[in-house]
Amino acid sequence: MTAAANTALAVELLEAPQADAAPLVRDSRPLRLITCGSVDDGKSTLIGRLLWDTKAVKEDQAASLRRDSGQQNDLGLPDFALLLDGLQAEREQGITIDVAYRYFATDRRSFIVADTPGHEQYTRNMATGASTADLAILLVDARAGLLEQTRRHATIASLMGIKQFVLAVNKFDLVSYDKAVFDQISTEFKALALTLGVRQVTAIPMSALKGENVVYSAGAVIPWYEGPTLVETLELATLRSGQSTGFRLPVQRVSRPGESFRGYQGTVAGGAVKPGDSVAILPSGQVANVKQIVTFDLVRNAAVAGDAITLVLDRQVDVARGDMIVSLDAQPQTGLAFDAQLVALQPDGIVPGKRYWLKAGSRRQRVQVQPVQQLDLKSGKWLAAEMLQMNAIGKVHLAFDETAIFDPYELNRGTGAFILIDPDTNNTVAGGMISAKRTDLGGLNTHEGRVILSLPADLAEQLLATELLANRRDEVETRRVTTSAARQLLDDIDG
Ligand SMILES: Nc1nc2c(ncn2[C@@H]2O[C@H](COP(=O)(O)OP(=O)(O)OP(=O)(O)O)[C@@H](O)[C@H]2O)c(=O)[nH]1
Repeated sequence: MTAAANTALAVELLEAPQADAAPLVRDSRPLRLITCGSVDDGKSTLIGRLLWDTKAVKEDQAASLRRDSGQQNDLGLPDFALLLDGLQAEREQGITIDVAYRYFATDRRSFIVADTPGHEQYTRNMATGASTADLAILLVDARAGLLEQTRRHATIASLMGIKQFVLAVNKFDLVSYDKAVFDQISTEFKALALTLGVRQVTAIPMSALKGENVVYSAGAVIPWYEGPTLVETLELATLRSGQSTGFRLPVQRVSRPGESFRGYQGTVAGGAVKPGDSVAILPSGQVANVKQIVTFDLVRNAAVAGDAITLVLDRQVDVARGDMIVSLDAQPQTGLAFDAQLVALQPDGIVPGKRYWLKAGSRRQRVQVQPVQQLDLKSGKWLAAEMLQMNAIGKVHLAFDETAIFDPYELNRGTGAFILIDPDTNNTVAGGMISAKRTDLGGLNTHEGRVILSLPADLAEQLLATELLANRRDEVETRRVTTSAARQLLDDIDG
């Protein structure tokens, strides 16, 4: 077998949680982590070290790794980063270019780690890894300290809802294990984490290369450090809470094998459902009850988030791909305008007023994006912005032509996340998270709390008129009117 094929095999073996490891594992779900940092901070070496010292590397992989590492380091160990260079292209370019997931376990817990690339243009991959992670390991090279890239990655991780950070002050052997260096970097990082709303930060001085404070304690090498090793920290970390919304089924397909059967297929994106539950079909608002839940091999008496199901309802309703079937008493937000945060991924950035495709689950619809603020990564402050350059993190207003359906990302990552696609190039230009529905579309006018009219800057021709029923802010009727009709409405109210 070639070296490349061998490595590919290694990746395959490490990716799948192994059944025989299960009895050792304390939690049913593995803790998911991402590692991020700048190029050459030592991510691959760290993950390789984690896999090696937790014995996740099988003997045959270990042998081929030893063979592949032309030279071994002074500890007689192979080049751990090679273990992770699973992708052929990565070997050719010498950098990590895609998210790779690895599995490892200790006696107390199992882990899935996403190895995300450090190069600036790969922010998208980093965001992909972060969207499912419970914890982020931010690596810094002890010699360099915090870089803009560290700030960017910490920010994306926090925007993606990660509330636990480990700051790995790596290559500590290269700064003579100097406590002052560690103190300065960790103080600076903790201040950054606080501005991001992340309170749980464990800073660890380590050498991934030498395996100090990764799985095994650095002991007498760093005598002043009395905190946990990386693995001890990971064993005690908490799982991120799941989706806290009601039942959500984004409909991917309507199945009609015969006259008598009609089922709605998709993967449950939140909550749970059982036969007899009342559901609403959005955006139409029709109501029905669940008659049956079918999976590929059996009829079930319940389904939860993550299950791929076919839902059969008790009556004829109009359901199409892109609709969402939701619990009647805990519905997502629907409307024409939302606030969101996004990361711009392409050289063109985000152009105000341009019409993009927004894709969320099985739903795709037209949207206009108006950048409002951009995060200044140096100061950590949100500054006013009209345009978002590539890699910028921004707050935006989204204005839809047709009703959109979302949960805030904080409540449900499945129904609160989206991507933007440039209709001219078909490129994914941004990844985003919904913050909330906008009821006040800019607040041009407020009248006794009952009617709010506003003129979004990006809709020159039209006004969105939103009528809020007094004291019932949830029940918002949003309708689109022409500029003159809205002016008339304004005049009427004023009059
Ligand atoms: N002295 C020392 N060198 C280290 C340590 N960790 C990593 N290195 C070295 O730093 C270099 C970069 O390490 P990598 O693991 O490839 O870095 P990376 O962050 O994965 O880089 P990309 O995959 O390109 O993003 C390699 O030569 C490693 O051997 C450490 O703790 N001490």
